[in-house]
Amino acid sequence: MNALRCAGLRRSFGALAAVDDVDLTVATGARHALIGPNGAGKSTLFTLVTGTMRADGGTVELAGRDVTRLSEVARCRLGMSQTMQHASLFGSMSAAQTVLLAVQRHDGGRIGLLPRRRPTLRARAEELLAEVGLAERGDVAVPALSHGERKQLEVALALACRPSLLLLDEPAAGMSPAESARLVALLAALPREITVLFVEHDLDVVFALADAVTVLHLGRVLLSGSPDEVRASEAVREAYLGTGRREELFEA
Ligand SMILES: Nc1ncnc2c1ncn2[C@@H]1O[C@H](COP(=O)(O)OP(=O)(O)OP(=O)(O)O)[C@@H](O)[C@H]1O
Repeated sequence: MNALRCAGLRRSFGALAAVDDVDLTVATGARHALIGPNGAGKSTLFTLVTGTMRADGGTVELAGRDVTRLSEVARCRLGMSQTMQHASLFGSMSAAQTVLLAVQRHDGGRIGLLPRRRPTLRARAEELLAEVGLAERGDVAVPALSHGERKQLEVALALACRPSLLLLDEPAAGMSPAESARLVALLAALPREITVLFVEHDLDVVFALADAVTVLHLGRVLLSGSPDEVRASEAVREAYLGTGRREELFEA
């Protein structure tokens, strides 16, 4: 079964078809990249998948279940988790406290908040910090973390929901090469039970991490295939360079 299957997704803004009849299948366990030139429709498609924005048409299935009409929160409960800039990230809490709060929000209800349960939650928070490479940075106040470390923390917060599908919107944006290398390593090391779909501009990150790539252009899928197929595609090159004529590009 696929982790995610979108069929015929559409979303327009006035006369502009930002997402135009898009089919997208993400295999379970994949590290699937969504790429394309500026304005291709990546962010819009992303918000249709998460449920942040409603589609004009088409369907979204999460692990075989139709979630098209479900809210973002309901999709999250079913295992879809996205990184976002949590307001709490900008407070004065430490990295460890921030993750503990996210763990409490998710696991707290289930196992109760009895004092004797707290060590379990704390252990889970520590495990998450370690998973994103911040084991030694737990005591640091969030504002004192580097940009890259804050991004790592965002991944820990998304993982606190125990997702089956992790959605990342430009995880490497604004990162130094060293920071993106660290991010790639941590995402590559996530257990395969967690499928990852990510939008990314940095093609070094894409090709270091992805085992499947979908290229969007002008709101449509130009190509979906292996990284090698995408790298070798003349149509993809033309789309990025802005030299291809629309009707010729989509013929391929
Ligand atoms: N809320 C909106 N209202 C009007 N037009 C929008 C809106 N959101 C996106 N668009 C337009 O839809 C098209 C697709 O935008 P989108 O942000 O999805 O592309 P993108 O591939 O994520 O681009 P980028 O790589 O530059 O972030 C663009 O032409 C954009 O101007």
